[in-house]
Order: sequence, then structure tokens, then C-alpha cells
Amino acid sequence: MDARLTFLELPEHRLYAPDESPTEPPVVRLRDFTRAFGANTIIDRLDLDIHPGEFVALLGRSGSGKTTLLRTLGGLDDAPGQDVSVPSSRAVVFQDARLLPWKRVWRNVVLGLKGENQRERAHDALREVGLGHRIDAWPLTLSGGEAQRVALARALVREPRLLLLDEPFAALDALTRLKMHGLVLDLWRAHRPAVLMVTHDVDEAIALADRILVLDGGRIAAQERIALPRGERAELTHLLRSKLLGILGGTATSDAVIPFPQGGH
Ligand SMILES: Nc1ncnc2c1ncn2[C@@H]1O[C@H](COP(=O)(O)OP(=O)(O)OP(=O)(O)O)[C@@H](O)[C@H]1O
Repeated sequence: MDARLTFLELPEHRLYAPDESPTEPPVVRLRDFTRAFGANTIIDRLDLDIHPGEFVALLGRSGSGKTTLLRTLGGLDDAPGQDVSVPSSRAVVFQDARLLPWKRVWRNVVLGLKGENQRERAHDALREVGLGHRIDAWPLTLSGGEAQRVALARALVREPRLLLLDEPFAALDALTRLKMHGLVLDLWRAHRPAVLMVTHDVDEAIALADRILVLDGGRIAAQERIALPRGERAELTHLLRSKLLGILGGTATSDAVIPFPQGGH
């Protein structure tokens, strides 16, 4: 039997919440969404809702269309004639911070923003990510982790209803990554945007998300809701990791980053 179906048919574990029926309308709503490049259909009639304040992680093999989906939601990829509903208030954080090296940190944070008190607003956001003291620094003097903090501050200062994270911590060392997990959760709790985070790291998805989606064959092949508080997920991580790795067709490594084939599907 197809591994994906086995996954979906596993009995509900007591730790997982049953499907809830949220009362508020979704922040993201995709119906029958299809994206093809030439004859290559990457996303195939996908339905997706993300609710206000929900933290969703998106897993999938290399080339499964995660970034394509994220770019659509971020308005970076045209979706003419498609049933895609996303808030205009949204921000994207990529794997690399994409700071302009010729502008000081605070100017990067408020880049493109209109209105008064820009330096003050940048300072507030930088303080929130623990970088208030680097407000006048040049981007090239920042570490990778600091640069990603600035990227988070740049997203936050826009007060997005939807925060899109495309493997934001993948380039960081393990310890910095853990610190960033704590930070992103603090920021999410304080501001409550809906989050869609693309990641290759199953443990990261389990540590951070309310719901994990697995994209495969252009469709949502599986999803898992996690109702357990984030501080109490140790037991769940072990169980869920093998399930998710099973569906992804990978094998667990010591740091549980999925060894995806390069350029494959
Ligand atoms: N602009 C484009 N033109 C043609 N093909 C594209 C374009 N953008 C993406 N693709 C193809 O669509 C497929 C999905 O790409 P995408 O980057 O969304 O995958 P992904 O799941 O994010 O992969 P990874 O995990 O490696 O980042 C790939 O086969 C890619 O080559």
C-alpha cells in the first residue's frame, strides 16, 4: 500500500487534537489551486485554509512545490484566474536575510515603509529580536543569526496578518537555530500572525507548528495537528518524526534533518 495512505489511516493518537471547526474565516484560502511550469504540474488542484493565528509547517521533498506555494501566497508568483485569497498584510522571510549592505540595519528594517517615526519603529522591532543595540550597524558586520533576526524585525514592523517563512533557519548552526525557534515563538505569541513555514527539518516542524502539512505529488499528502503545548512535545517528537520521515521516504539522521535527494522529486 502507498505509504501516504498508511500514514493517513493510522489511528488518532491521544495527543493529537481532533479536527476543530474554527469560527473565524481563514486568513489564507486556496481552492482547486494549480500551478504548472510548461507541461510540469507542480501544484495540482490544492485546497488549503490557514486560520488566524495558526502556525503551519510545510514539509515535502525537494522539488515538491513548497517554495512555489509560498511564493504564490506571498504574491511573488502570479496566479491569474485562480481562487487564491490571502491578506494584503503579509511578509516573507527567506533562508538568507536579503539585507541591503549599503543601508544601515534600521533602514533595512523599515525599507519601503511609509509614515513617521521610522527609526523609532525600527528600534522597537529590533529590540524585540534582541538587536536594539545594532540599530546603526552595517549588515556586513552581522552574524548569520543576527541577520536573520533583522529579517524577522523587517517582517514584524509591517505587522503582517500572514508571515511566510521559507526555511528561515536552514543556514544557521544547530544552537543558533534553537535560539531562533524560541525567538520566533515569542514573536508569534506576541503578535499572533498566521504563519506558514517551509522547512526540511521535521523536528523543527514538530517543535513550532500547530499543524504540519506534507506536500507530495502536488497535493497535501498528509497533515497532522498537534494540540500538545510546545514545551511538552518530547514524547510526541519521537513518534511523529518516524511517521513524517516515513511519508517523506527519508531516514532519520542524528539531527533529524531529512536527507533529501538533490533536484529530485
Ligand atoms: N520559474 C520556474 N520555471 C520552471 N520551473 C520551475 C520554476 N520554479 C520552480 N520550478 C520547478 O518547480 C518544481 C518545484 O519547485 P519548488 O522550488 O517549489 O520546490 P521545493 O519543494 O521548494 O524544493 P526545495 O525543497 O528543493 O526548495 C521544481 O521542479 C522546480 O524546478
